[in-house]
Amino acid sequence: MSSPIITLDEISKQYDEQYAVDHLSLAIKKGEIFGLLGPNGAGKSTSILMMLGLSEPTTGSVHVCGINSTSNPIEVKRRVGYLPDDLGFYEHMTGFENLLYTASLNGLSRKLAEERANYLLQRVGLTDATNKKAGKYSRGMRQRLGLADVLMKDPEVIILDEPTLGIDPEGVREILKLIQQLNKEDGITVLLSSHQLHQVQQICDRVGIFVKGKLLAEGNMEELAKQLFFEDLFIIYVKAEPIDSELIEKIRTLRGVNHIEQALDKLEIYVDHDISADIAKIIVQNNISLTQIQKKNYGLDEIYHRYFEGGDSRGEAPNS
Ligand SMILES: Nc1ncnc2c1ncn2[C@@H]1O[C@H](COP(=O)(O)OP(=O)(O)OP(=O)(O)O)[C@@H](O)[C@H]1O
Repeated sequence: MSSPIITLDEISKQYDEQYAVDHLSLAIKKGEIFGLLGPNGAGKSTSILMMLGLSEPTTGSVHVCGINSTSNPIEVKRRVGYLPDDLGFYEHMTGFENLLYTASLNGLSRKLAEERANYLLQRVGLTDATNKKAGKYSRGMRQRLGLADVLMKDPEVIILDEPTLGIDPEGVREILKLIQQLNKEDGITVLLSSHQLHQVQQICDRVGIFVKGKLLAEGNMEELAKQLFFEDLFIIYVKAEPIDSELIEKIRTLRGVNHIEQALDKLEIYVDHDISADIAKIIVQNNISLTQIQKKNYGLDEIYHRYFEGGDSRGEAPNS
């Protein structure tokens, strides 16, 4: 999982004076699940359309599977499966017939198309609904049929725009599991856009955080926390009595402590690595009664809150 399969090089998209995407550079690696995370209007869909060659960048270049998307969108389309958030089906046709129709557009023979449609309907858990009209499918079933649809052409990459929008929790679990299976078992690279942070956190190897057309940070959870929260990787919460300035000074001298906040009998200690044991030792050695010590990692919740809602999680109590 190392060579890039999607490369965005300083791409921008301007509508009038407004940047929908603002000088974005990003490399998505072959074999990974990458999440584009951002609030409405952040520029996720616009970026995806440029990757597919469906929208031309104002500046910069996009390559998918080594092909320039802008100058060769048809070649890109051949290798990339795209599931938009509102994929339409022929409602009067069955799931099976819809897949056969897609296959005919992709030039598959009838025999191959039928084999593949049956295999994919089974793969996405829709065997029982093979002969049901698509118009009678639930939202979750439609999304699964959508996945089968993009897989008809045996793509190297699938791009999913908000794949779990409007689906109930059980349906969401099934879709996420399916995406993971397609990635792990079939080696398909997955790019998904979402503003559902918990889902992104569950299945993505790496995440890019978009706000107002710009990529604020990218990486796995640990790297994101480092980029967004700088040196404060953990907060250690301590409840002890009595807490005095002498104790605080002693803790402050420990390696890795960035800063400390005090509220009555509680301390919030911002550190760059886990030093809970050292802190506990100092407290006990000073004959102070320690009632609680707890380490909290930064997660997407804090990242989301700080960047999308304009908050600053530093100094706030954890909600877990
Ligand atoms: N065709 C267009 N003409 C003018 N402005 C546009 C056009 N398409 C998108 N925009 C603007 O570009 C910005 C980014 O939109 P985009 O749809 O890419 O965001 P998004 O992150 O996908 O949001 P959402 O989650 O709501 O789909 C928004 O401000 C939007 O209004």
